[in-house]
Amino acid sequence: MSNSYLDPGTAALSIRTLGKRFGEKVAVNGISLDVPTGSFFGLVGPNGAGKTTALSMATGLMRPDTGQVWIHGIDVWAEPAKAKASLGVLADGVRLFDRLSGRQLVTYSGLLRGMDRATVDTRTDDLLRVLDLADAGSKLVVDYSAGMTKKIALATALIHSPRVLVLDEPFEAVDPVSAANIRDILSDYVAHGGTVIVSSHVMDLVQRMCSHVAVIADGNLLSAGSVDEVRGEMSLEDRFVDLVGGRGSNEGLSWLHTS
Ligand SMILES: Nc1ncnc2c1ncn2[C@@H]1O[C@H](COP(=O)(O)OP(=O)(O)OP(=O)(O)O)[C@@H](O)[C@H]1O
Repeated sequence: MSNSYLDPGTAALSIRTLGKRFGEKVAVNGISLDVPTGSFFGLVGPNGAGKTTALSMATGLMRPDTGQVWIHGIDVWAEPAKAKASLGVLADGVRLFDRLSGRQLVTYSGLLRGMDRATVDTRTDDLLRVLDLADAGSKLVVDYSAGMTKKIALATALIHSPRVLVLDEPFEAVDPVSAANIRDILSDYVAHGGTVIVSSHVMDLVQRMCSHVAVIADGNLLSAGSVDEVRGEMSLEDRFVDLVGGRGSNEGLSWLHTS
């Protein structure tokens, strides 16, 4: 892994020695990482690796124990309002105001960002249409399926056209057609200068979709760079298993045999 870091002013997201512990558990162990502007950046790691914790600290949702984060050169924890103005976040497990309809929730997010009503209405229509939620727009979010909830949360992250999008598991529970639509939206967004950071467990998706990737396990950054740099001659999936280890621990479930 390269140790030459970008200037936090030129990177879309810069992280330095970011750390968090919960009691005895070190969830994120002093990670430093740059996400180049205009990249489609995948963050991968096994369950419990520290992805959600790292992304929560990077987006101003959870205060780090150590380290600093900049979004386009703005210190997230020193100037949170300014940094968050250029950020769209799809957080994992954060509750939405689910007693609003999908349309009301997206509208509320736009108005909260200080956008004018006419622009909010037009963009809300566009987002509901491309995310295949137009018919569900007047339904309460509490009655949405898991995939629909994911998509409406994505709409709230996109409405203000942020410079940087941070999406924790955006494809989880989403059907293949909607996932393809979301991929198209994100690729188009990157082609027009935006930066996307996604966490995912689906290596094949990350290899096809992302330009860059970082692998974390047990709170440590194991590898980061362009997808081709990180995977070398291997598939990203094989490289991931190679870096992270842990295969073979399913031996010995003899009680699971049915014959
Ligand atoms: N609020 C919390 N209190 C205590 N421990 C926590 C808390 N949040 C996370 N952890 C622990 O920190 C570690 C990292 O968790 P985190 O949710 O960041 O992992 P992850 O990589 O996002 O995992 P997954 O892929 O399963 O979603 C885990 O061991 C988890 O149990």
